[in-house]
Amino acid sequence: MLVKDCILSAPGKAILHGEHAVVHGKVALAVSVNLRTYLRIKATTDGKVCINLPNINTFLCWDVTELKSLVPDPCGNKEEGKLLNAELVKCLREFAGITNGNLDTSNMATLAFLYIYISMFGSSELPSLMVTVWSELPTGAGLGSSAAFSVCLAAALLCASGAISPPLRESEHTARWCQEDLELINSWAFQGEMIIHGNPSGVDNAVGTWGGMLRFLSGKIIPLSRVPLLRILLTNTKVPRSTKVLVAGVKDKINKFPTIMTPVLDSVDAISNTCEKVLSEMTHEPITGEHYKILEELIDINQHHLNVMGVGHPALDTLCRVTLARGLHSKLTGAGGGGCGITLLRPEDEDKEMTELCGLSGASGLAAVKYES
Ligand SMILES: Nc1ncnc2c1ncn2[C@@H]1O[C@H](COP(=O)(O)OP(=O)(O)OP(=O)(O)O)[C@@H](O)[C@H]1O
Ligand SMILES: C[C@@](O)(CCO)CC(=O)[O-]
Ligand SMILES: [Mg+2]
Repeated sequence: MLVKDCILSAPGKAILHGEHAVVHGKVALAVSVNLRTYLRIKATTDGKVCINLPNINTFLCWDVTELKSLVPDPCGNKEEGKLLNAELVKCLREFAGITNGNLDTSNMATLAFLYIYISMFGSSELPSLMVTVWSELPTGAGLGSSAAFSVCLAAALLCASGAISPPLRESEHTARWCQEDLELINSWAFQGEMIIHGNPSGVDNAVGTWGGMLRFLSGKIIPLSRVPLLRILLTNTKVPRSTKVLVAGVKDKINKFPTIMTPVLDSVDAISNTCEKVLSEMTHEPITGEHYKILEELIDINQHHLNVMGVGHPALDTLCRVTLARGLHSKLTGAGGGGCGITLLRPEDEDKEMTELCGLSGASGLAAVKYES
């Protein structure tokens, strides 16, 4: 079986409000950012499956025949109601020598690739191929690098398997898939996220798949097409952390203090809903300082809630303090525990001011981003 060569890309995301709470059935508002992950898939004839992941210093090859022995028995497939085939995950862990608590960057990415590749091609012939993934996104910093990776893998392997067609026509430089194909890509990407995250809500892969700004609630995705242009500064604290560990920590806290944590999650839900309402008002009436004031207060309240959930970090506190000293409001974005923060800029904030802030807060090359639609 010879797969078709293709190159594709998916964006990262920033969560405005609702991270963590969204895992527990609350609303999240998220938006794609103009930093992307790219994937190239190439058919090969050497009977090997290779992955080249330069961002995480991973280059691995397996013989197709070796991988064939891992294909699960179709009769003993997924347990009822479970999205992942636990037997296949266990088998792949053993094959790759990855123990259960191991969160190594390379291992997680390899496991996600092998899981999707074998699940997708297992019932037919395993193709010989080379997959290269590279990204503009910082890995493990709250901007959805795992989701962009999973979305690219899902789309490329679905294309290679013939389940969906590459959407490009002769004259086009770029193109998107139809809604039905996007839903299929999203569902496979969610499986990749399950391997990497453990218990993802699905918001990150939804943004990686559809882009733009969306409201996400318990798997329901509502694109928000009418939103004002907001300028948001992204700051990478460069403190490493793992989404899987942070999500598990919040779950433990909720289990330990249900009556204390439930109101916090409800409050985050109300913050997302209020933010959505204000954003909608900003598209219908003249934008005033009062709109910005509410958005800023919501950011402050949510950041406090995220600290209560235990996903803050001193470097994020520094970001909030440094920006507040200049009248700007910040919160963490994504899983927290380090990683990136977002700062809402007002239209009158000069670019000069932003440059100064980047220096002060130790930001990486990431700059203010616009909504990407
Ligand atoms: N460019 C990449 N190449 C290969 N694997 C990647 C790449 N980017 C991310 N990954 C995989 O995703 C993992 C990081 O995912 P994690 O969910 O912890 O962070 P994130 O997605 O950047 O942040 P968040 O989930 O908070 O948005 C890495 O350990 C790696 O397995
Ligand atoms: C922390 C979290 O809410 C967002 C990570 O970007 C996890 C998830 O929704 O899967
Ligand atoms: Mg992630």
